[in-house]
Amino acid sequence: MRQKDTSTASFRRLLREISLLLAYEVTRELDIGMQRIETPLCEMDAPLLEGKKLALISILRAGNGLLDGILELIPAARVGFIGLYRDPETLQPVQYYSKVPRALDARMTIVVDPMLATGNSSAAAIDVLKQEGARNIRFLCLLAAPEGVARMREAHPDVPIVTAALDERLDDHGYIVPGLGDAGDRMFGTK
Ligand SMILES: O=P(O)(O)OC[C@H]1O[C@H](OP(=O)(O)OP(=O)(O)O)[C@H](O)[C@@H]1O
Ligand SMILES: O=c1cc[nH]c(=O)[nH]1
Ligand SMILES: [Mg+2]
Repeated sequence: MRQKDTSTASFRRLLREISLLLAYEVTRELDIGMQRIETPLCEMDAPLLEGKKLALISILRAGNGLLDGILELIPAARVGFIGLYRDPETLQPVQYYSKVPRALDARMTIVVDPMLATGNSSAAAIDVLKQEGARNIRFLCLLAAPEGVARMREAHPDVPIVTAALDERLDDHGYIVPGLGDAGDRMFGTK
């Protein structure tokens, strides 16, 4: 995915594969219910993932690439969207959309966005979710920069971060180095 000449199709396929692996990590702590079932041999109490108690929140638009893979694993999850883009000059997030599931206070809320760079976007999205009542929040990303991790630790110390890789640093334009470039452009082929 990091290689610059990887095609849009391969980028998407790899993102889907990695999102399944990340989903596995982040759902380790999900509430497990028990359901009485009958195997061909006997009755038993079988563990069941409580998908309905989970809210997945995608930070548009790049978050949708991670969301698709996770939904394959947990199809019953409730889904919300927070639309943010990062102003290229100020590196501050600009919000243009928000639609999240009700009763967030009663759900584990997993926020997904492939890139944690300055951390401004994820911190702002989590501000919105906390205003909506979310308390039990995780942040799931593909690549994180140390600067973004520090920003999140300061703004939302209660929110654990799950990432596939921790990169070296940010460049002067707020891009993760070595990184993979603009995740949204690469997954949607907009550049
Ligand atoms: O940690 P930050 O410095 O805030 O940067 C990370 C944000 O930048 C990217 O979104 P972008 O603004 O490119 O929008 P897009 O998803 O629509 O491409 C990325 O998907 C994050 O949301
Ligand atoms: O490296 C980066 C930083 C922010 N957003 C991206 O898509 N990539
Ligand atoms: Mg982008």
